[in-house]
Amino acid sequence: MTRNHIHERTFIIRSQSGGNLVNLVVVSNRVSRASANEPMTGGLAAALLPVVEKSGAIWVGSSGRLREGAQKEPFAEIEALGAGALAMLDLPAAHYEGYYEGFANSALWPALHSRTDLIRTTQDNYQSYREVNSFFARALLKFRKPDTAFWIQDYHFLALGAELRALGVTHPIGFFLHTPWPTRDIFGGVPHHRELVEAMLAYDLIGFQTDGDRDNFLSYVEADLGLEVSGGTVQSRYGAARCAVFPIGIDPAKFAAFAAKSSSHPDVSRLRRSLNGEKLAIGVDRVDYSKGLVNRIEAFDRMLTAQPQLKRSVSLLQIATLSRGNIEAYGDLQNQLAKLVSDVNGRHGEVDWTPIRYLNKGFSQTVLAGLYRTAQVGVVTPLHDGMNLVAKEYVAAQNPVDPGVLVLSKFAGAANELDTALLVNPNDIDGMARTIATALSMPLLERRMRWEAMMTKLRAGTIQEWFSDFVDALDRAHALNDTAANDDVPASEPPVVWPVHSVASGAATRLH
Ligand SMILES: O=P(O)(O)OC[C@H]1O[C@H](O[C@H]2O[C@H](CO)[C@@H](O)[C@H](O)[C@H]2O)[C@H](O)[C@@H](O)[C@@H]1O
Ligand SMILES: O=c1ccn([C@@H]2O[C@H](COP(=O)(O)OP(=O)(O)O)[C@@H](O)[C@H]2O)c(=O)[nH]1
Repeated sequence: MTRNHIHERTFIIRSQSGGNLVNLVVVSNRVSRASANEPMTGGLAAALLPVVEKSGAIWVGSSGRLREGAQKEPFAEIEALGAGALAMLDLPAAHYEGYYEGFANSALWPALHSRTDLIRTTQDNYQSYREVNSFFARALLKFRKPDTAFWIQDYHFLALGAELRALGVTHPIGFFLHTPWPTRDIFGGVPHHRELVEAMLAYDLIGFQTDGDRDNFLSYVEADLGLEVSGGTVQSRYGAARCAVFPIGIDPAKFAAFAAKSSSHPDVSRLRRSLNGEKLAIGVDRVDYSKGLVNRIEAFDRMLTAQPQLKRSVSLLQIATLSRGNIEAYGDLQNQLAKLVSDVNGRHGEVDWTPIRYLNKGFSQTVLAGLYRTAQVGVVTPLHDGMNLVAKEYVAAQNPVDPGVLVLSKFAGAANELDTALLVNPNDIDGMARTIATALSMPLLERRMRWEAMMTKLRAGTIQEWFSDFVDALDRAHALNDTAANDDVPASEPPVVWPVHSVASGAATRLH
């Protein structure tokens, strides 16, 4: 590794106090260091940033850089994050593509979203996935102290708990899945499905977004692995793995404050001025086949065709941030959407009116909140979605005296809580077209009643509660297991000292 451009310093991770799990290490592929003025990439990083920041945990994830030989010598850029730290690992250059694009997002993601027809992977990709899980396990040892608990996030790391156990780690290890878990026949379409689920049982606690996800997982474990499941707990060679539901939330007060504050932001005020009294529907999604974007645009098209009097009185602002563009299914979708939007605009547009404003760029959450508040209708129509935080953010950003209406797919995890939204089946294009029109003309009293009921749910299940409920449950789940948690680590182990570089090294390749 060339060190010419590296400024070395050290960062000492100190113990936090309070709670039983005093040293929490949170692990996810995607991390965020974004400020409120930058767009977030995906809900996982957006949700974790503020809570990890406050908790004093160490958050370990990808630096977005690749490094030759990273497996032999893990290299992390470490910076302070609130009371804790953010540790960004350079990932092994030989395995990143196979791990992230080849297996996580071309085998697991399609299956988890019930699209086994889109699975395209190889044995090498699986090998790379396992290599990166094992690489993270070795890197995590550096952060282990006697009272550490590890909390692993998402489908990128199904096998990370088993890799840590194989290295002798007996500490609490929890896992949370941000996506849906499909029915057992669908998960059975993933190459190596059995090994992966067996590996997951090394976790003390496995968290899901909804009851349906947990039940699907347990039914796979019972029927396909033939293991005993009792009261949501699976017994395996690793001991007990508790499976429970923790619907992820947002900070509704923060979004309300952002929305109130951002009305003067140039993007928000320009949008308002450009509407000239016309109504607005808004969609905010990564360009992903799970998000039902094609169906949504077709429904908007159908609505304008069926009810031409709505032309010039409503338009759709679709923020569509590009995602995972190196994967064929994503590239194809980008092209399909660009063509579809231009076709709809071409057929319905006028010299001074465009029905769909389609933007492939991201906005900060402060601006986003102002855009949400400007729109009378929020359209969230995934075919399958773990939660969908945009649905929750749209509701939280509304003006309490004149709230907008949420049109929400019944296949988003968020529909379990936001059941007073107008729930739709995204496969029923005519039904969605009618529902968007209903939302546009809903009387104030009904809008308020529906909105207040949703706000009550959002206030009862905030991101702060999600975080502390999981950590408490992990503590209890670990206590169920008979292992002596810290046998392998001397009580006097010194704090970890990592080399840190403050500028990108020439030896690493930047990814995103
Ligand atoms: O990291 P990327 O590959 O760019 O993808 C972005 C994230 O997408 C997924 O987000 C999920 O988590 C959200 C919060 O729990 C949830 O609301 C949403 O339904 C999920 O799709 C993915 O699971 C993350 O790992 C990615 O970082
Ligand atoms: O321009 C944008 C678009 C989205 N987001 C954030 O990205 C997250 C998307 O999360 P969601 O759960 O809806 O979907 P995911 O992308 O994780 O599947 C939300 O917190 C949004 O506020 C953002 O900050 N700027």
